[in-house]
Amino acid sequence: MQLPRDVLVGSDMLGKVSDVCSDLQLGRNALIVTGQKTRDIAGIKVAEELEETGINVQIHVSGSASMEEVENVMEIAREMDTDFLLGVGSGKSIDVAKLAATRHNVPFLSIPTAASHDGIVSSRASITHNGETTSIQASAPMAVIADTEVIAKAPFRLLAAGCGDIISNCTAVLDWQLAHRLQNVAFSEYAAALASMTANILIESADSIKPDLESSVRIVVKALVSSGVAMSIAGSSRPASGSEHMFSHALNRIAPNPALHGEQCGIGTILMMYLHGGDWKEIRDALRIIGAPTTAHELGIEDKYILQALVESHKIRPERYTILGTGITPDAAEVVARTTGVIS
Ligand SMILES: NC(=O)C1=CN([C@@H]2O[C@H](COP(=O)(O)OP(=O)(O)OC[C@H]3O[C@@H](n4cnc5c(N)ncnc54)[C@H](OP(=O)(O)O)[C@@H]3O)[C@@H](O)[C@H]2O)C=CC1
Ligand SMILES: O=C(CO)COP(=O)(O)O
Ligand SMILES: [Zn+2]
Repeated sequence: MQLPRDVLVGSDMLGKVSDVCSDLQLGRNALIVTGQKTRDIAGIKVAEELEETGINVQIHVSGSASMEEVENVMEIAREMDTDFLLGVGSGKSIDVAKLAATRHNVPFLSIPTAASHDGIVSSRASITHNGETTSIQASAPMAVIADTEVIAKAPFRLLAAGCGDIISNCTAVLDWQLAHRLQNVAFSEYAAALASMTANILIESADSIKPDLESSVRIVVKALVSSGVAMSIAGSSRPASGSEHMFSHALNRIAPNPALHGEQCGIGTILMMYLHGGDWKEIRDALRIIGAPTTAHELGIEDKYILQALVESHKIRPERYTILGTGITPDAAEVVARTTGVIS
């Protein structure tokens, strides 16, 4: 099991980055991977903090989470003989830094500027190659530094998406239990219990998730860390990724303008909970209270793409058995999407 050694969550945590690097004895050459917006929000501040303690820093602004970008970053890391990498920003910057550090065999620090999904903590990187996005095994971050002040200023949509990613543990665990019963797949009671408990605590705290509040950010970041730990215990993303994630991955392939990962997973959870015969209204209501999308219209995706994604979701990861089994018919897809109000 790989777990982060240090997890810092709180106000003004960007100011602690040098202390963390010195405690972990990470070395003198650092490469920061950041995004176009997040460079100014946190990337430069992190660079200045490190430079003050004599660390040599290079900043790379990354546009996409592609294999080409990972190779670019590895090339820079080789040229500057970097001792460690830092992913400062959103999911894409963190994934590029995570995989480049793993392949270059150096430690990696995750410094999210938004709490939009559990990839900020996990040992997996979602990378696009030849038009396909795959989730690749990577090293877990050596440390996670989540500055709640910075994250609270991010667009609220990103925090609400993070809640959707956490709530999706509900159907991921049901799918995992089903696969265990029907196909005897390896199952971890500890990982499943942690993932379910994390989602349930968040559902119960739905009315505490509000814009511009550091206390809300703290709840969401802790839940994302907890989901990440569940995946580490399981040795796979099973406790946090089931049929609802397959639906989101299918939408990414099908929809011309996909929404955020956590937003799509949240809606996927409503749909898949209906198929499981569970309390899908509880999921929908929690997402509504939080302010996350619960309909195709709110997601900004046309109904026809929702239906196509539902019918094609089972093809995404055929080896991962879920409630979708060998697939649902277009008629059945229409019933589930209409009954749950996802399409109207
Ligand atoms: N590794 C894993 O296990 C997982 C990985 N993923 C992957 O992560 C990616 C999605 O990540 P997600 O974070 O949802 O979206 P993006 O990485 O697409 O980021 C969304 C946008 O938010 C901006 N942003 C981030 N923080 C702030 C802030 N504080 N203020 C203003 N803008 C901000 C980003 O700016 P900027 O342009 O600077 O980046 C970016 O434009 C996908 O590639 C997905 O496949 C998803 C789930 C799990
Ligand atoms: O997003 C994830 C968990 O929330 C990771 O899942 P995947 O393995 O489907 O990429
Ligand atoms: Zn996810």
